[in-house]
Amino acid sequence: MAELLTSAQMRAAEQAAMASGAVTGLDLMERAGQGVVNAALGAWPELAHSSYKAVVLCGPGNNGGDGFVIARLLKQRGWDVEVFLYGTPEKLPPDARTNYERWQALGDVAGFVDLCVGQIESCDLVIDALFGTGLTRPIPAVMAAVAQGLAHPNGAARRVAVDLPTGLCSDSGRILGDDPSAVFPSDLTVSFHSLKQGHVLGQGAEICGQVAVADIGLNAVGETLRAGMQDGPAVTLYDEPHRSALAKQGFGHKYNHGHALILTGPSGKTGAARLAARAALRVGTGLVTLGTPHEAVTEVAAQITALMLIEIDTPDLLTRVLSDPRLNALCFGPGFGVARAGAFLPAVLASRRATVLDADALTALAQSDSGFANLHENCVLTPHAGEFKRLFPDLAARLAEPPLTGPAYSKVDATRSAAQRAGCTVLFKGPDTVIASPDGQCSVSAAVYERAAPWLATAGAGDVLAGLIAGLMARGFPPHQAAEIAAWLHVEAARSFGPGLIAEDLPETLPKVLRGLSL
Ligand SMILES: NC(=O)C1=CN([C@@H]2O[C@H](COP(=O)(O)OP(=O)(O)OC[C@H]3O[C@@H](n4cnc5c(N)ncnc54)[C@H](OP(=O)(O)O)[C@@H]3O)[C@@H](O)[C@H]2O)[C@@H](O)CC1
Ligand SMILES: [K+]
Repeated sequence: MAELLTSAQMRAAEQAAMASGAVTGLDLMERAGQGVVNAALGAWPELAHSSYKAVVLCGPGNNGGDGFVIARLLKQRGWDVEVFLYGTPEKLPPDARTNYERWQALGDVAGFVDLCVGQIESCDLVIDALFGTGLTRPIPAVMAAVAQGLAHPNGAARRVAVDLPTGLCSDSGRILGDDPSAVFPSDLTVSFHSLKQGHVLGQGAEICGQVAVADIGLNAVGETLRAGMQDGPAVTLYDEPHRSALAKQGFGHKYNHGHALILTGPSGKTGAARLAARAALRVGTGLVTLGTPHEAVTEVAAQITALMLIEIDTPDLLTRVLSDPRLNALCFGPGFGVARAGAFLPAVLASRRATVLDADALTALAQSDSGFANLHENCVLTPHAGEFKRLFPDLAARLAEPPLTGPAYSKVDATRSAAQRAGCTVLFKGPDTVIASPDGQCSVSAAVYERAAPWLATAGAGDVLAGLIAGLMARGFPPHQAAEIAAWLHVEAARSFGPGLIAEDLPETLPKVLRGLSL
């Protein structure tokens, strides 16, 4: 699983690598520049066959230093290269200054104020080496004007961002300041060593275009990255579940694979829970039972076959049903009704079962006086942005404030705080789903770049996700892992089905996704 770094973690890793004596800052900068050139020629192979024209925009820090390396390497390939510097050469940090001087032997450096957008549009490649992980505040107005010109270029210029598109915060994927156009949109963003959080969170994917990661040799320096983790373990970018985790053994009873109880709403509202139940069954839970109020039994019975049904009209009845320890996971909330959910919440939490709280259960939790105190480590909360705001209004407000300084408050920060406060796993939905647990584990399940799943934004998809998590917990997965695997399968099913997807298709596509894992 890949790690998503913060700017502080990346800086610490680089510092540790340099302090070990294994590598110098100049070595890293040279590899970074070379990595960008290689990635650009890889993305547009036609650029490798002749010499073209590039404009390189350099900033006042080491990101600008990378830009001078890139300018030199392209010039050595015979390219026509124009370089613009924002800032003064005397103030460049030492390695950037050295590369500025090396470039000077090959060509001129113009001031950023002398740049006009037309110059950029007439070139083949424009390199944004203005700011990277060191961005601390909104970009200056003179840069924002150029960024706006580049947002919809008239020419054929391919836009490449060095490390990060200038204006985008490395930790949060948010544009610093209150002007949404104050960022350099790119077609290709080349990160170093590892992706940063900002490449997948927030607006990162929208602004970065495609991403590539250039190896600058930090892995070879052993423990340097670990040394960079001074502000907690790195966030992981969840890729795919291990086959051995999801496979079933060739023998075993259905009770070996758990028994999930999915609570339904009243008649006319049972579809959400039925979707969740079907997902739980498809993900391999041994038995799945729908707990249904008396008046909705006929409706539910008419629509299920492999699923089982039990009448549960009151919280007391639920408590009695849960006296059977074989019922080892609960899904509570989809289509349940907020007032009913409030009435059932104490019994659900008192059962101490592995429980997914979704939809109406989250709204009821937000309205309850004692609900938070009774949450336990086997709960998973699955809020979308609106539900997150109801549950954690202060964290949501902080996330909604325009970020004026960098690194800015991120969805990772908010979800981590929410998990600490709730004392359980929180899965904060979105194309950049963040999953955090009180023990510090945190992962991002990103449906962006090659994993984009736009058809997943459809009614009932969230119910399916809740059912997948409950089913996996019934199978014995701990809450954090169940949430990670469920989020991954959910996106894979949507991608596998493709256009025309509706929520019913998700459970039915799971067998294909599971076969793809060679189970
Ligand atoms: N370290 C290494 O060994 C390696 C680093 N590498 C590269 O270095 C990059 C990080 O370099 P960096 O730390 O120098 O930060 P960078 O993004 O260039 O900007 C800092 C400068 O910008 C300024 N500034 C910030 N915001 C501003 C604003 N809105 N408006 C105006 N000014 C603003 C800020 O000023 P200050 O905030 O101090 O006033 C400071 O002067 C990284 O992304 C990667 O590309 C690679 O070569 C691999 C090896
Ligand atoms: K940049």
